[in-house]
Parts: sequence; C-alpha cells; structure tokens
Amino acid sequence: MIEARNLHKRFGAVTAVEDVSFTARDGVITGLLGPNGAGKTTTLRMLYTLVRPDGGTALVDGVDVVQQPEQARRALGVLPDARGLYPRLTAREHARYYGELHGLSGAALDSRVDELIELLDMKDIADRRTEGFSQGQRVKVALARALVHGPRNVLLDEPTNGLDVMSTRAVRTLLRRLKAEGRCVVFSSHVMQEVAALCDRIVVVAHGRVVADGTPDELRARTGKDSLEEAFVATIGSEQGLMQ
Ligand SMILES: Nc1ncnc2c1ncn2[C@@H]1O[C@H](COP(=O)(O)OP(=O)(O)OP(=O)(O)O)[C@@H](O)[C@H]1O
Repeated sequence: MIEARNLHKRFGAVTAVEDVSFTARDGVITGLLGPNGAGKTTTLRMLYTLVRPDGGTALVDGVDVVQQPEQARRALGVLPDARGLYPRLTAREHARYYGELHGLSGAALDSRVDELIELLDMKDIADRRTEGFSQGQRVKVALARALVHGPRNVLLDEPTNGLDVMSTRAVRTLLRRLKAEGRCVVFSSHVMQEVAALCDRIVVVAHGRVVADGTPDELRARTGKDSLEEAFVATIGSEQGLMQ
C-alpha cells in the first residue's frame, strides 16, 4: 500500500507539486491522471525516493520514504519516465542485473527472468543488446527490470506512452495480473482512455493538486456527467486530459 501525505515540491520558482495526498491500496490499480505539467512525474519521483519532498511524505507499506528510503525502495518496482537502459546489455542481462542487485541468484533468478520474458512476449529480443531498441521494446525491458524481484508495490510513469496497440494490450494484461496477485499498482497517464481502461481508482491531478479522487462511477456521480470523458473535462476544467 502507498500513502502520499501532503507532498510538496518546488524547483526554483516553479511549484511542481503543491499538495498531493492519496492512498493506493493493495489489489487495486490506481491511476494518476492529469494534463502535461500537472505534477504526476514529480509525485511519482518523490514516492520512489528519487526526489526529496520539500513538504509532506509518503509511506510504502508503512515505511516512510523520507526517513527510510532504502527500505522503501526494497518494496517498490519502478518504471521511471526515463527508461534509462544500458545499450551494451541485452534485455535478459538487464533483468538479471537488477535481480542480482535485489539479492536474487542461481536457478531462482534464471526462472524468474524466463518467466518475465515469456510474460512480456520478449523472446525474440531477450538476447539482443538494447542499443537501437524501439520504444515498445525498451518499455518491455524496463518493465522486466522493474518487476524481477516481485515487488509488492509497482509505480509506473506513463507505461503505455508511445506503444502500439499490441504492446499496450500486453502492458494492460500485465498490470491486471499484478492487481490479481494483490499488488499495489500506481501509474500515471495524461490519457483519459488509458486510465478508464485500467483503473479501479482515479486520482486526478491538476496544477500540483488533487482535484478529484474516486472510482470512475464516483467521479461520474460527483460531476453529474454520464460519460467519464465529460466528467474529466468538468473536473480538470479543460480538455487537455482527453488527447491521445
Ligand atoms: N527538475 C525540474 N526542474 C524544474 N522544473 C521542473 C523539474 N521537474 C519538473 N518541473 C516542473 O514541474 C511541473 C510538473 O512537472 P511534472 O513532470 O511533474 O508533470 P507531469 O504531470 O508529469 O507532466 P507530463 O504529463 O508532461 O509528463 C512542470 O511545470 C515542470 O516543468
């Protein structure tokens, strides 16, 4: 479970995150939805301990990310916005390397990496160096790396950005599987359709603040709109979140 509590972050004169609080439960897919520049990436970066909040904090399975960042990181799998692959390592080596960093080894690591390669439909690229990989291939490698240690909590920054239909479906299937396994899944998106297709709970962020938080049905009821699309426009106050 992840709890964000009054997170706040400024970069010089820019307030990236004004005040963000929400709870993401286990066995639930929580979507952070907001237009470009809303503060989603900065919020996720604070949750996964890359950026230190100027105010507020967050708990990962009850562990404070500011007080005990290393312990929090152990319970997290992260797909960052910059996928950051090593060009000389193969896809398989990426997953193995991160598995080793998390203390896995031997047959357990081998079979876990094989399982992820199968799950992410990566057999054809598993033993190629990642230099020159397409965007979809890069996302798959970064996902395998994020999930190799079987984290209880998974944070993903715009996981389907730039993916084609088949790759998007593969990612959606994977996220639903993580949910079925009882993990806490949080992902960000600026695309309403993406969030609507996957999320049990939607946290709408605009200008660094949470402007709505609820199930798709609750958001519809609260805004008095029949379609989720209209509910989002009413909540965000613009049509930015509707663009593919
Ligand atoms: N390192 C930084 N230095 C300066 N400004 C930053 C930095 N990181 C984020 N910002 C600013 O903070 C605001 C929020 O950015 P953030 O990347 O969190 O938004 P986002 O919701 O993820 O947007 P997008 O959908 O475009 O990725 C933006 O105005 C951005 O320019």
